Amino acid sequence: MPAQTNTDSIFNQLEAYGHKKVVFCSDPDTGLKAIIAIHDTTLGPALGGTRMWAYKTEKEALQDVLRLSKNMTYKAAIAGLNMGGGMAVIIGDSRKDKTEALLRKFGRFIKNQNGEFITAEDVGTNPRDMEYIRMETQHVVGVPETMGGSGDPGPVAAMGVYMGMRAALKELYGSDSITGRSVIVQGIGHVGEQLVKLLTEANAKVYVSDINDERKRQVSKKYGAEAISNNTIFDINADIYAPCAMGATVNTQTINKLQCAIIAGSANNQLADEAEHGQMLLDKGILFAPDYVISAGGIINGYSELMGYSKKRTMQLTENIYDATRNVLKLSKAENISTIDAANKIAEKRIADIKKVKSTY
Ligand SMILES: NC(=O)c1ccc[n+]([C@@H]2O[C@H](COP(=O)([O-])OP(=O)(O)OC[C@H]3O[C@@H](n4cnc5c(N)ncnc54)[C@H](O)[C@@H]3O)[C@@H](O)[C@H]2O)c1
Repeated sequence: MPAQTNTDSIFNQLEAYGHKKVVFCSDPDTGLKAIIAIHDTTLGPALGGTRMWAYKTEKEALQDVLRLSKNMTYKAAIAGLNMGGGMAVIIGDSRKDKTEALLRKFGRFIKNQNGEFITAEDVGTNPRDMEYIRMETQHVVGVPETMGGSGDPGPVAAMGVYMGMRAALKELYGSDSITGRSVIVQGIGHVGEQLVKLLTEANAKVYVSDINDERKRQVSKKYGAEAISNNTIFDINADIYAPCAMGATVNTQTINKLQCAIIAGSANNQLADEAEHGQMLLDKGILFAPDYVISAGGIINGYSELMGYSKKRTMQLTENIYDATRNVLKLSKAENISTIDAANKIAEKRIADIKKVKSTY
């Protein structure tokens, strides 16, 4: 067998990201091809969404799930939750390939993890899908309210992003008021639309873009936002760029073009390369509110469901994202390090501290 190159070797990748376990789920009968990645369970069982996406290659799907699950470990840690990080991806087009049988079979694979992985919605999945998964396993949150669940986490995630944006405005301008600010929201799905709602209610000027033109038309009309093409996002001179679709939109090419003073959105893994692009943003003076800090509302919602759902408690925890973001930005400034490095430092310290707690009686 030819030697694996570094990037091809699955085990090398797991080692590089620090993963505990990766499960490949295959079921020819239902057409299920999925990957469950459990990154770290120091703080508790791994909680993370299931994304359904038509990945072009299996390699791309694996990369995405590894990056997303690591992100979830840091997200739970910095939000102060007792949860580890994991994520799942189902390879397929959610509009064509999703069936009850496929989702229930996927639920059986989650069941086999014996509680080490608990899932929820992400891109391409919704509360109805979680209901099918629930038919096979208890280890799923975000099921509909009528089933005793917390429903769509999108509005809570949007509130967290809104809090993070306000904290970034405070850092930059001394005032956290959204009124009169301009924001570009890229991707107006479960989180993006709710964010547009919050922003327009606060009288911000909002631009929206989505690859789904019909959705863009509907949402812009509903909230009085200005619809723009994806190609013009980086040419518009707005205060805030809010990526709320897929990751890696912040890269060398886009940073060079970006006109905004702040990046704050829900999309996971916005920086194509954390070290390189975190530093580039610092050098260029663009304030990056780290995605996993400000998009924690979704995981907070899922965590609350596990603890016995209380809307009030969930919103309190989500509002704490304001202070968590402020702490990250202060550390970044004090140590002159990128905001993502500052967030990583805080998250890693909590994991290391709790690891010590768990090692003694
Ligand atoms: N749903 C949650 O609770 C939650 C919580 C935290 C983070 N996130 C993250 O936020 C992002 C959005 O999640 P969601 O649940 O709203 O997903 P969603 O599938 O409901 O919406 C995503 C939207 O983005 C659009 N889109 C996809 N690619 C695009 C592109 N290149 N340019 C513009 N638009 C594009 C889609 O058409 C869709 O309308 C994801 O990265 C997700 O991982 C979601």
